[in-house]
Amino acid sequence: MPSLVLIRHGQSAWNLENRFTGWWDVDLTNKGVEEAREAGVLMQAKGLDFDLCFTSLQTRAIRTLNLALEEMRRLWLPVEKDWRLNERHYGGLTGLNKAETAAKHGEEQVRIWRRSFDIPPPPMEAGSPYDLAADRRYDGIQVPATESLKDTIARVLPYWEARIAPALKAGNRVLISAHGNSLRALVKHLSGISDEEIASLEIPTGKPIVYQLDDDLAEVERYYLHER
Ligand SMILES: O=C(O)[C@H](O)COP(=O)(O)O
Repeated sequence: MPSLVLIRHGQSAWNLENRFTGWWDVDLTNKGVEEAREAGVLMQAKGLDFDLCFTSLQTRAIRTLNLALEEMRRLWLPVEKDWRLNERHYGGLTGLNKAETAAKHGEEQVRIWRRSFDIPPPPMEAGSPYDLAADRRYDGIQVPATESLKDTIARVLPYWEARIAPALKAGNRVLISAHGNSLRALVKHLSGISDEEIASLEIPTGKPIVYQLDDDLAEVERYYLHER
């Protein structure tokens, strides 16, 4: 039975400062480093092992993966990094404080921007200090101006179908270290969550989510490893 583990990166500097992050490349806080290490210790203690790992092009997810694998003595595992696992792009909200944004635009509007299925945040303006179009890791890629969850799903799922699903079907045990919304996109697909229900799904930092999948990669069971 294919086994898959998802983990959202540990606490980041902008999680701590309550700022919209998206594609901006912030690092982990000391707490985030500890969360990542504790996740590795827990996965090893529970007897989990992996054959192949996937992550985004963003430091917070990459370091979370590396720190967890270090604790598991598995830094030698193959890792594939791809922009399609990046966090949802928060557009013009990038860098703004979430509470200040709610005070300015209203709690409901921020909730819609953060958790609705197909309503994106306002687009990033030309000349923004958070514009990543010139970042060489995105050479040849159209960096989005903003993304709804639907937009995020539209890039995550093709990657899942092209790279991750075949690895699982070939019998590999897979670990994915990614982000709150790129993982919400995956969980929505794997667990058949509706466009309405997905608005209430939150994924905490640094807590491994275990999926047992059938041979068609349909969910048999999904649970947080720390709850078992
Ligand atoms: O990009 C961010 O700001 C966070 O990683 C996710 O933010 P959210 O939980 O507000 O979507």
